[in-house]
Amino acid sequence: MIKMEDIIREGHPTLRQVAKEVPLPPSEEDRKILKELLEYVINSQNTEVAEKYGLRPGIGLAAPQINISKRMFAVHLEDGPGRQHSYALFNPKVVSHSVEKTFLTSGEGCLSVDRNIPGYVPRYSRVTLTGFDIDGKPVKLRLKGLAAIAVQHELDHLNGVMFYDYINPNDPFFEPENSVPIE
Ligand SMILES: O=CN(O)CCNC(=O)c1cccc(Cl)c1Cl
Ligand code: NI
Repeated sequence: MIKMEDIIREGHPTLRQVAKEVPLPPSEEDRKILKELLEYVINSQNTEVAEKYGLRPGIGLAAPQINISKRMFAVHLEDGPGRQHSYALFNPKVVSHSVEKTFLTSGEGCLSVDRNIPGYVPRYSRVTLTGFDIDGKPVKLRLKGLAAIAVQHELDHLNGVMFYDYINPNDPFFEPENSVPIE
């Protein structure tokens, strides 16, 4: 299982690399990695397991964060009563997005960043994502809200981008125009 010691931190060059496409159909090795990414995210949201293994909670995890520079990530979150999302994708891609932007008023955090960086992170409000599931089957997802934000945060990891790259240095709490905050 993935533990905190497996997660690389700011300064590690892999976090700033563009990750490589995963050859399809996925190898057993790549399927195992993707399953472990999803397992970490689910474990980290289970209070007993997270406490037992000292896992910092997360709603997503991308392969570069465990020093594997391959285009895959997992997301597991609840964005409303009984509205659960669980995605584990190879070679994800945003194929279209809203003009409108959104941001979490609480800002964002990252398991690869051992410090709090306050500020709004502008993201597209709605995204259409294509990718391939754990069996290599093509998937197309239309996401909004926290799910849309989370997949954009993970996709950034595949392109060497960190959430704080988007925070306005002169005014971290600047509200971009045409943007809708999410409390
Ligand atoms: O890349 C994934 N992580 O670093 C896991 C830890 N961060 C979070 O769970 C998190 C927190 C707030 C907003 C977003 Cl969008 C995310 Cl993703
Ligand atoms: Ni992150």
